[in-house]
Amino acid sequence: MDDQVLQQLPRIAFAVALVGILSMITRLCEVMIWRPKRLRGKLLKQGISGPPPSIILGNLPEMKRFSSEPQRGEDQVADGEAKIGNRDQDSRVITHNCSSKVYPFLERWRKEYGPVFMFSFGNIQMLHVYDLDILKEMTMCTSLDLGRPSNLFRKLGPLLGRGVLTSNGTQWAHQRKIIAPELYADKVKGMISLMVQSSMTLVKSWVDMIDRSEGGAADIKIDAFMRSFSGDVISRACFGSSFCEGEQIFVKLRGLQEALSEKMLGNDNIHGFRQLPTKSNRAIWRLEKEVWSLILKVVKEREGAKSEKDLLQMILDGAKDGHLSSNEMDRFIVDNCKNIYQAGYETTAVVASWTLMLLASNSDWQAKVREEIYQVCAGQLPNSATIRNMKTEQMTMVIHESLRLYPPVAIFSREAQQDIKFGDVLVPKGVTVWVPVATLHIDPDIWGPNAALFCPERFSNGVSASCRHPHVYMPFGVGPRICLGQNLAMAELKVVLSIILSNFAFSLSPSYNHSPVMRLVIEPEHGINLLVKKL
Ligand code: HEM
Repeated sequence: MDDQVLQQLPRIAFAVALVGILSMITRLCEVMIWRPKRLRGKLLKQGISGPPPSIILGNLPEMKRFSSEPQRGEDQVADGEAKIGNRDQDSRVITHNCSSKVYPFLERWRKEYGPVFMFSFGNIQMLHVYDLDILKEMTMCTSLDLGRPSNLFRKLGPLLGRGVLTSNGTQWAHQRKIIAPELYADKVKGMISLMVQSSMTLVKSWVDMIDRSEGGAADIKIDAFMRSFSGDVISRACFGSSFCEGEQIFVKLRGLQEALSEKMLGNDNIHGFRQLPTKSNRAIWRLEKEVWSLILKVVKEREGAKSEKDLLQMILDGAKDGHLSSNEMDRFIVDNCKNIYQAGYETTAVVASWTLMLLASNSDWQAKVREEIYQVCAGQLPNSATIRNMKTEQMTMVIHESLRLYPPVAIFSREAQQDIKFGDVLVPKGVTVWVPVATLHIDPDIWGPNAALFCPERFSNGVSASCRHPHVYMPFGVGPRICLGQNLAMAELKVVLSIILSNFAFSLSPSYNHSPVMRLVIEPEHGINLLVKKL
């Protein structure tokens, strides 16, 4: 190298660094300022308004402020409002309006800006849709141009990776094709006996607790039991192991769920914050690594054992068919296992808990469903035929009503992968659509004046006759991305509820404090305590 070039080196290095910094700043401006502004402009042109956002945080500060204001709970219900809840036998009013508690900001903005409005989740441009005609078109849309929001991966990557829940396009189609057949109704039929076994473990624990307690009734916090039940079913049915063997995976996934849900409205929504080595991010990365190793350990054990034709085997075979490198294969396996554990574990458990809370506070329905179980099961444990016979009966009506009042997945969300039109609204590519399912589920204009009451009889002629606009009832989602596990979940719920109801009578414990919260799914903040007696 001659002297002249050597002399120029610092200048060249400076120029390269400057170009690098400038392109980084340009990229940041594009992601955080210009793109959101362009998308807002396209929505504004159509007459869609919304709360004015700040440059970097969007509407996050207001969302956080509204969410931290005390919401009117059970103890704050005014006399004249008793009609919006059910009274339990102690005459406490349980208000079934979780949407105003978990997403108060959406309710406020809807009142101010109408059913279709925009807001900004950090730099993500959101479109809130509550117009029934637009919703009808949207629920019938089978186009893959309406995909899962890409920010789901950014927000929940450590929990879900790029599995079937978060991916889009051909990657998603490949994963769904592998998983779907293992969750079809005929496969679920073969899983009933192991659901019965898992339920009987729960019965034994409750009987022991009642025997140890005074007065023949035990005050039981039921949530962990419901999670053990659904975790056991998923582990055995899909992964060929038991809940005890997979327990560490569930514990760590729950830890990840809690840590990530705490960040939902925090500064981590600002582009790049999740990559910073803060204390909470480091804890999340540690948990993610631990889950990764634990799942690969289950996989290693499977490789040594004789091959079973279950969901895990399908995922392993699917990974081999995908022409992936060894590391990509591990990621495919881990991400999809995490998705199944997560999708099937928390949701079913929390629905079982809410349903028991509703039956505990409505003793007439508890008696009706128990009577039906006596008739259908005739003293035997449930099997696939008896579960099928409960298709349109009281049990199914109660589960539908529970899913209406407490849908675990409170928001139906999609991102426009291309510009896409519904009614008069053109949703520009990159905009995330939010449909507040929990709010639609208790709207009196849709369900009538008893919308916020527990009234399972509304489902006596099935979902399609339950209200004026049955397309808004979507506890399992709609369209091509509809829940793959709904047959499994419904069977699990019928089995565990049948077995509990035929062994125990229960009421709400005086210590129960009704407080639904959002931790990725709508959960009871303080758990659910029941007073349980043997029958
Ligand atoms: C009562 C329990 C359950 C509820 C309420 C529920 C609800 C949902 C919802 C709302 C979605 C999103 C649908 C959409 O965006 O349109 C979903 C997706 C999914 N669920 Fe469930 N789920 C439950 C149980 C299960 C179980 C037991 C499994 C399997 C083990 C499962 C597996 C899945 C999968 C794989 C997806 C992703 C489908 C896709 O993106 O293609 N779910 N579920």
